[in-house]
Amino acid sequence: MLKLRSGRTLYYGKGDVLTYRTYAAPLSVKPIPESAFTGDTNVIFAHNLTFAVSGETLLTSFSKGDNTQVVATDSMKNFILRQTADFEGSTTEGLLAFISKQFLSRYPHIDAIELSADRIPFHTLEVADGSDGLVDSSLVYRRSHNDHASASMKLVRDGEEGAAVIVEHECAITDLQLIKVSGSSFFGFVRDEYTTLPESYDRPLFIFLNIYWTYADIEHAVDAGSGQYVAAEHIRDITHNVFHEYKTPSIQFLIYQVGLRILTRFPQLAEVRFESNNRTWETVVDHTEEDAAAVYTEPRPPFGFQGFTLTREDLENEEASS
Ligand SMILES: O=c1[nH]c(=O)c2[nH]c(=O)[nH]c2[nH]1
Repeated sequence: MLKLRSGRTLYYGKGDVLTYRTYAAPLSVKPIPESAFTGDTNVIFAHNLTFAVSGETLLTSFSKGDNTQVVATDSMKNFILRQTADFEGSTTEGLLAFISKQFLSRYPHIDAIELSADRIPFHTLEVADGSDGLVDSSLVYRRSHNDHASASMKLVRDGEEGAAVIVEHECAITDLQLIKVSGSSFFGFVRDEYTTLPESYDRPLFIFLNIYWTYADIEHAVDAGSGQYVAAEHIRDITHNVFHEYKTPSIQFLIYQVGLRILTRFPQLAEVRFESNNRTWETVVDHTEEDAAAVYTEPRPPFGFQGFTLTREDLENEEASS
């Protein structure tokens, strides 16, 4: 939340700024065992941005209707779009940092910026290469409405020079929807006069998942040239793997294991946070010992959820106790 020195909340800005940048610098990341992802051509580097600013001198625009210091949100939108053309980096975090720093440099009376961007995913698709094979098209892409990466950050001026500094950030992959058809249980929970849920030893576990992570040094995300960038695709693929590998007694345990694996793979991350939602399919025709076939349907609301943060300390404690 953007606030003045007095503690008063003050901000204004623009949402849903759609920037379809083409031919951004390609991203390349170090491979990990859980994923085939090694980078992104960034031929389409598209985002939906939300951008908000704050500043002491903006107080009178609220209290007195004085617009002399107000950069119109329409101009903000134009600024964002024009600056996106000049961006030379390859990551969403880099784009956010670049636009904010340019804005703070252009408008000295702005003290702080809070902004976020959802990456709009466009995936490669295959076309015939003319000799019985298939190759990735370099021209036609498929818009995806599935899980996507995002990032948010807050920048303020710091020191005598008033240089822009990133003081908060969080990166994310949201809207993952994963089903594991067998190998998940939920039993041993409190049974009392309010309990109607039967114990389950093999349930079709369908989860909605958002995963958020922060770096020890955000510059590793801003400049992928550091070789320390953590791709959302890697976080996604680690999640797939851990879900596949573990027989889980609960979603709580599953997300803890995913968190440990993420922190193990990426020492450059400080923290990983989860928001999960239980969408376990409702059983209509159960499987038997002899027949694996079953029929399920959509669960009825209300839905359960979990939230959890793991830090490097959690990983160290796990390593020390194993
Ligand atoms: O993985 C689960 N965790 C819970 O806490 C819970 N509660 C519930 O009703 N089903 C589930 N599943």
